[in-house]
Amino acid sequence: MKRISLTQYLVEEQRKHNSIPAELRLLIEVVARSCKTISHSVGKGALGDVLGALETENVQGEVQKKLDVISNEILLEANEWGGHLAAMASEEMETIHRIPNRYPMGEYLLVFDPLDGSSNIDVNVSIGTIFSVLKAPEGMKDPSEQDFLQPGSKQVAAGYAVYGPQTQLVLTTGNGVNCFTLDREMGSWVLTQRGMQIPAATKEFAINMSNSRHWHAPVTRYIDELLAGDTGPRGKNFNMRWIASMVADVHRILNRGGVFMYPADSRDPSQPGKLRLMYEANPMAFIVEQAGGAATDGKQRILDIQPAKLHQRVPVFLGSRDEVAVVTGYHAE
Ligand SMILES: O=P(O)(O)OC[C@H]1O[C@](O)(COP(=O)(O)O)[C@@H](O)[C@@H]1O
Ligand SMILES: [Mg+2]
Ligand SMILES: [Mg+2]
Repeated sequence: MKRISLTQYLVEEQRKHNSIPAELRLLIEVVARSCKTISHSVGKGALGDVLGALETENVQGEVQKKLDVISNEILLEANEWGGHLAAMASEEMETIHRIPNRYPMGEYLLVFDPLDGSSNIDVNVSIGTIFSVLKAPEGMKDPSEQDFLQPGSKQVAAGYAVYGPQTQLVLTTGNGVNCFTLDREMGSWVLTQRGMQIPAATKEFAINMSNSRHWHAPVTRYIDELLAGDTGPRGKNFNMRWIASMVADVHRILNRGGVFMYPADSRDPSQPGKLRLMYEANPMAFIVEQAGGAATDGKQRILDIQPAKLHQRVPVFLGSRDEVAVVTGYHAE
């Protein structure tokens, strides 16, 4: 197999489609380099003193793990110096982080969930980093939160790294989805899957079943029908997986299909679901659609949602097209 590195791939894409300006290519490379650094920290575990929780809470009221903070710092530091950025926003920071002393100002905005799947850090289960790149609005002077509030359809790139048995980077710039595997000896990202495609049909679903008593009627109906298997209205048996790291669940779905759900429920009406629109739902929806899948909030396409605030949460149904259509259809009835 001819080895194609991430840099070679991006240069090739830039030539072919003219869709990746040099500045965006460099920005993606800096993010990829940060993910490599995070992967080293994750890999050290207890030996690197990176496990466990801190005393602090993030803006979402969640207790921060050491690795949440370390990963956030790695991304901030690398991108302050490396990328063509105007500002960054992170799940772990209350407000945006402007790039200091940059003239002329960078033309992109970077959004990330530095460490996804925090509850799995200490048990050596796959975790990841999710990122999304937006263009800074035309004529922007001093970046503000408002500048980030663009629908997901405006993303110019999105990706995630999964820190599992292998470290992989999955990337889209709007021309399909490709996967790069980190060659740990060489320290480089090597293209290992081109044009990832999610099959339209599936027999596998992912949801946290322990929340079932709080679900709304359309979700209860949908899951009951899947559980009824070949004796129920769906006429086939479904299998279930729940890793509790969105990155790892989505990665499985990109590789073999499936439907992933984190619905809103009746617990706290002020919080529609757990996952965040800007840091998790939008980048994953972009990737999933680019791989031929679908992503909705139960009612509309996630990428069409106009964000109202930076840390907005959103219900998520994504993956194999046919199943996303069924569960979305139940919400409309
Ligand atoms: O513990 P639960 O309720 O099953 O939630 C798991 C979900 O929460 C998340 O861990 C939230 O992301 P963070 O770890 O970045 O907060 C997702 O990765 C995952 O899908
Ligand atoms: Mg997350
Ligand atoms: Mg996180």
